[in-house]
Amino acid sequence: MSAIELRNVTVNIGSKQVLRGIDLQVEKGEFMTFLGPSGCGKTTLLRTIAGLQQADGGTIVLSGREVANGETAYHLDSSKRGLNLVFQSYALWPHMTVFDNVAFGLRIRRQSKSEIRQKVMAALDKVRISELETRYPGELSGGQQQRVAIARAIVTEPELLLLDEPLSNLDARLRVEMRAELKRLHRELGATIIYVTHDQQEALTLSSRIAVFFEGKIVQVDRPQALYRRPATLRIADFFGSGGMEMNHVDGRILFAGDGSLYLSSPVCSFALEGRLNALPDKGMAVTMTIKPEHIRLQRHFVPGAIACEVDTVFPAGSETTVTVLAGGRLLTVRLLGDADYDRGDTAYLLLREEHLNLYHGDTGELLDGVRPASLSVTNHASNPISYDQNHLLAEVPTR
Ligand SMILES: Nc1ncnc2c1ncn2[C@@H]1O[C@H](COP(=O)(O)OP(=O)(O)OP(=O)(O)O)[C@@H](O)[C@H]1O
Repeated sequence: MSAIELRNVTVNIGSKQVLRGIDLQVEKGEFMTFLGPSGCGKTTLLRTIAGLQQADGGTIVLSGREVANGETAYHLDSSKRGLNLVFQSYALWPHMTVFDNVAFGLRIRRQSKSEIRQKVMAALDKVRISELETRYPGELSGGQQQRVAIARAIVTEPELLLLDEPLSNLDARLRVEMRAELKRLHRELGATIIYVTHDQQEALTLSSRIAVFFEGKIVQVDRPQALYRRPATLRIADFFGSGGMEMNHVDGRILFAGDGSLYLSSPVCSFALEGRLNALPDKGMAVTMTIKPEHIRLQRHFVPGAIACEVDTVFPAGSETTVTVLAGGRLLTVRLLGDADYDRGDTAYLLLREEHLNLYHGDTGELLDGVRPASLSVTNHASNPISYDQNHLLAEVPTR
């Protein structure tokens, strides 16, 4: 039985349809992250699962029990759904101590004093702040307040924990520290967690699966590694980017030789493809090739398969260096580990890691799943960009 089953869930706020037919299944014990740009509906979906927002259409089933049905206007009260929510703002009671904040949910359930004490201290221990039990929220740092909010959510041992951007008010160092804590907590609790964020890095680090949202719809659900490697559309690829860095795009064409083999030709390079296309291009199908900055190697010396380029700008950042280069008239971004000894105007050579190259349909932006670069024996246009001419591309396709 799944922890959550959402079927065609829609939500309208005012005259706007904020969620437009959400289908999603979350298994027990998963760490599922809702990821997407601001305003795409992540928080609204979280609130709808929690029962703080009514679904206008579709059904929500939690652990086999229907809790909302838009068609019959059924809506089970939030307090009866067996879940807890942690908000971005923590929402601690300022006049209560840490102990009392965490104990609140247990007192409502009328548990005995000794049982409450034992459970609260266990929860504070799990988030590693048991020494702060007598303090008031105003006497705590942001990170400590965050831990209290989480302790309060886990103390009643809910099957489902909903976390809405819980780390967004913390500074960069604390965020990274808390990520590790959340990962540990998830392992220890075994609860199902739904986590809302617009931070790609956070989503990749924490999740067992990620649901990507755009404009009230889920556009891809996948494991972090699969999402990072093979985004389903160019738009998702761009959204994921690469730690705030631009994704490299190169426009090109897929060419079809008489014997059925396919070739990609672009201003930067050309190479053979393996696999099949649903419809074979006659003159040449427009495609966009993407490769992340960390999947390009840069070196001083030519080796077969390398693409000549000219160094444009070097951005040293201590542990890594970003270099932009011009290849075939296109500006590409390369990320190198450590420091790098390049200067503007230097000639250098690029090696593309072919397993990280993705091809997207030029018009629809959809991933061309059926074709991959064959072993990348690159024809180097960049060393002589003038030789690249769409009209002559077909002549370049080898004949057998
Ligand atoms: N109470 C409200 N009144 C009017 N519009 C609302 C309300 N709540 C949400 N919306 C609209 O619904 C859409 C989705 O909002 P939601 O908060 O779910 O997005 P989000 O993806 O969580 O964004 P963020 O990352 O900025 O929190 C937005 O366009 C927002 O303006």
